[in-house]
Amino acid sequence: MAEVPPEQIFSKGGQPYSFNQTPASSSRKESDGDTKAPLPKGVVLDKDGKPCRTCTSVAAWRNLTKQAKADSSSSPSNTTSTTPTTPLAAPATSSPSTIPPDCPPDVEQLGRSTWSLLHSMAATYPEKANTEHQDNMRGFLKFFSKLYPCWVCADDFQTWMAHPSGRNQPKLGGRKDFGWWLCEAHNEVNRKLGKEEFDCRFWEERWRTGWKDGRCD
Ligand SMILES: Cc1cc2nc3c(=O)[nH]c(=O)nc-3n(C[C@H](O)[C@H](O)[C@H](O)COP(=O)(O)OP(=O)(O)OC[C@H]3O[C@@H](n4cnc5c(N)ncnc54)[C@H](O)[C@@H]3O)c2cc1C
Repeated sequence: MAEVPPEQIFSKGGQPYSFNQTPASSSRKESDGDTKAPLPKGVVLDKDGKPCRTCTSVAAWRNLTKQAKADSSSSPSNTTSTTPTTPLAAPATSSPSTIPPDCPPDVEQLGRSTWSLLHSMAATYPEKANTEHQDNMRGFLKFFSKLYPCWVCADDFQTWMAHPSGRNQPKLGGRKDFGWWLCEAHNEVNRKLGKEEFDCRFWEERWRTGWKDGRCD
């Protein structure tokens, strides 16, 4: 899939969301008066005001670490970490867009792993789920959507699930319904990020049975 520029990674209501655009629902604190150089574009802050690695793409994170190194070499006495108050349209970095596999995940790596987990849970969900199984999954999704380590992703996921019409509530009666619902949830994020939508008719081939052409055998 096409790489999404870091500054477009997050969006709220269709608008690009960058680190200094705190969602209305968030309780992110501003810095306590510190006005050092602004963070590079695409870096998302945690609710405590510190850069959130699991909310940020590797490209934007690299710009941040580069900037931190430049800052510390140009003013060695000023070493405390800061929270920005204004955005900076940072030039694109030429650093590679992947990180070694034994580093903390960025937002994309975390996302891929998480979708694998979620779709695999759908793939192994009972064809017809009893009440206890449905309740367990409902509880899992409720807590997952609160605890997902990329908090802006989590906020948006919760908002999507809680659509006032009720149309996005998890469909937990059985595997087909749940797998389709999850595919639609994933497509919601794909749309937000400007990615191609997945044809949900194929979710079981992708995540459960393997493709009919035998490439997964
Ligand atoms: C709940 C959640 C919310 C997220 N929110 C954000 C966000 O706000 N901002 C952000 O930058 N990132 C977010 N992410 C991460 C993002 O969705 C991607 O995981 C990440 O950008 C890497 O994308 P990718 O192109 O490698 O494929 P992924 O989107 O990770 O998909 C992995 C694989 O799943 C398959 N697939 C794709 N779409 C579907 C579908 N609809 N149904 C079934 N299978 C499918 C494809 O084979 C694909 O290769 C979120 C992740 C999760 C789990």
